[in-house]
Amino acid sequence: MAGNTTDKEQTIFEHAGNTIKTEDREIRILAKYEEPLVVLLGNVLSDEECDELIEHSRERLQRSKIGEDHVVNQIRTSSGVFCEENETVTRIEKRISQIMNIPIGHGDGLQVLLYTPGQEYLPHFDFFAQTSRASNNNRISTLLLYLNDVEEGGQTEFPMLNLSVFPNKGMAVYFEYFYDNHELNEFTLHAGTPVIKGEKWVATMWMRRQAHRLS
Ligand SMILES: O=C(O)CCC(=O)C(=O)O
Ligand SMILES: [Fe+2]
Repeated sequence: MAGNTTDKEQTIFEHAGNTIKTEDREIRILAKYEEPLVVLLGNVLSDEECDELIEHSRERLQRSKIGEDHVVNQIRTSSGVFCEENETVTRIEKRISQIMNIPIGHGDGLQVLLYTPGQEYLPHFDFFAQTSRASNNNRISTLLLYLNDVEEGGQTEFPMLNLSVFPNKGMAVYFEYFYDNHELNEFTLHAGTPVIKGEKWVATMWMRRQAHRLS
């Protein structure tokens, strides 16, 4: 119940125990922050899947360099592309949908981001402000997948929770923000801190309250 801090709110993610058995892979639950729910997941992607997503996106990022994504963005200085469907992307999306417990048609699509040294994503929410049109079918949860090990820097930080997640190839962090108690949603404020050395590659899936695209 909103405002009552003794009752725990219902969550979207409802996996118990230490594993999630998806159709094609066993995901490990490594750590949990309970409210708001932030879950650290291991063995989400194989090394080959990470490499394939990077290669698939590297070419397309290069091609889009002079495109719209090149506009200067002060909140996010990394560059990003949405994955085009192929066998690997479809398989990964199916797994993600089972982890997030939401049909894949509610997703925005898998977005891959590349950060080079100095690039970062300043603190933000993944949900849209009530005043924006997009909030009519707002986002409710995020799965952030780490596609490589970063030499230095590039942690995902949740400043309101004093929590830092270090990128590890094949691991992911899940969080949700569909609580009646809006304060809990606001605790999901997060940032990608500047990469100091090496590249940082991530893939993000944001889920919406209602179906968003054909699946
Ligand atoms: O790169 C990160 O650690 C954060 C990415 C992020 O917040 C997002 O894609 O919404
Ligand atoms: Fe985010």
